[in-house]
Amino acid sequence: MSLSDPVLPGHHPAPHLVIRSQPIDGVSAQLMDHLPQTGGLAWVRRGDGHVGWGVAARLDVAGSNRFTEAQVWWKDLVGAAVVRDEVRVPGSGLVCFGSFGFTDADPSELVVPEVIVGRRGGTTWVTTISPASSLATRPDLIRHEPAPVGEVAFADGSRSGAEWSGIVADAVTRITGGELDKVVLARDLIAIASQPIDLRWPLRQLAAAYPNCWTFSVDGLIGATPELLVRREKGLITSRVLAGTIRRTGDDAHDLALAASLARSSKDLEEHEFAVRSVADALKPHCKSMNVPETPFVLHLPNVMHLASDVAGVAANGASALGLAAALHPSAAVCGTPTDTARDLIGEIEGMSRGRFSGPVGWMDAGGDGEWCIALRCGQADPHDPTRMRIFAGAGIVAGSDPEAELAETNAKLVPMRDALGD
Ligand SMILES: C=C(O[C@@H]1C=C(C(=O)O)C=C[C@H]1O)C(=O)O
Repeated sequence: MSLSDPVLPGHHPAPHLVIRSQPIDGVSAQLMDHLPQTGGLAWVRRGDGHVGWGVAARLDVAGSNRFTEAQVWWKDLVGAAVVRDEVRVPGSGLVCFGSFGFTDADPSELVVPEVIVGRRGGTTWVTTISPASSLATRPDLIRHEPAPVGEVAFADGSRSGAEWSGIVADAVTRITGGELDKVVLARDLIAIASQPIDLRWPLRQLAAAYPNCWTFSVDGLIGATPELLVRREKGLITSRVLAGTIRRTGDDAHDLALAASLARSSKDLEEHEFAVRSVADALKPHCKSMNVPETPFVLHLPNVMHLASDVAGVAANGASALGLAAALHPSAAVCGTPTDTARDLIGEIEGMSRGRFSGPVGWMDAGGDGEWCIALRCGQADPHDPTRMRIFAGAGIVAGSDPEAELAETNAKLVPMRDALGD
């Protein structure tokens, strides 16, 4: 775009950037240990992934066109960028981190950091990103030690537990009345710390305790999610669908029996089927061939077990990872069935704004590959009060749901963030 080009409404001009990725040796620290105290971005699973800091470019969007506007901005930015990638693995070269609001009204953003440190399969690298006018030098990697959170108290968020159970009971009535099949309802708690929360502390705890989840940090939203909305990597599209949950007890033999009962529970299998269908239907137009498992497996996490299905397909067109995430969001795992009715019911009875909780969170590269998870098991730092954080959890409600059991399920899903904050 030249200076004389008109800027269209909803069109966000992208800067000209120079990007360089180089392998580095002798770095043994965990990726997260390199994050500075504020402004850190992270995407880590089993020690691999990438972390970043600084802002080379940033897009803030909201509204029903937010995914399209984000894709156009990214395409412009990629088109104007000069990339020298000496590493050439997923995550090296030009990448951005992103997080999208659950509803059109919630804020969404993409961030291209100034520095990225990445690791994949034993290769560690550094990427520097700078405006074309000022070339970056490779930064020294410092190992930081985050401060423990200290004393934390948890207070009711938008609704008390009892009020929320009442909302679930209303939803069950609406479902049995035939209005819809499934709705996912969420609640929040407020964590109040005795001192400002160093987000690197809970992030480090989450990555250590939930290595099979994706631990993320994007602009004050941090968490460790088990649910992969979509990954696109070299023409292969994958999604991990979760729905149907049971709490773990800590007693392995008992948990195995619970896992078996979860795998046979008609209520949970029904809830799961809605979620798998919504993902398979949304991916179908973009896949040449697809594998949709007929029966789910049980995913064991330290706090809960989920019915899980890995859906896979071969890309049939150039739809980017973000384009696919846009087609999938909101899936029945976080919204319900039918989607529009469930979304309206959430707006009507849930009684809170979700913000970026349960929206897509992840990263993408210049070629359109990337990973977008669903922002679950997470918390949003209060931008006005660094001692506070809102933490979230939701549960899928179907005709057979018991409000007290659903409340207990949300409590189990709040455990990762509560523990990470030192509860
Ligand atoms: C909404 C959440 O989780 C979703 C709902 C699930 C369920 O109802 O069984 C399971 C996994 C997620 O898709 C959450 O963790 O907050």
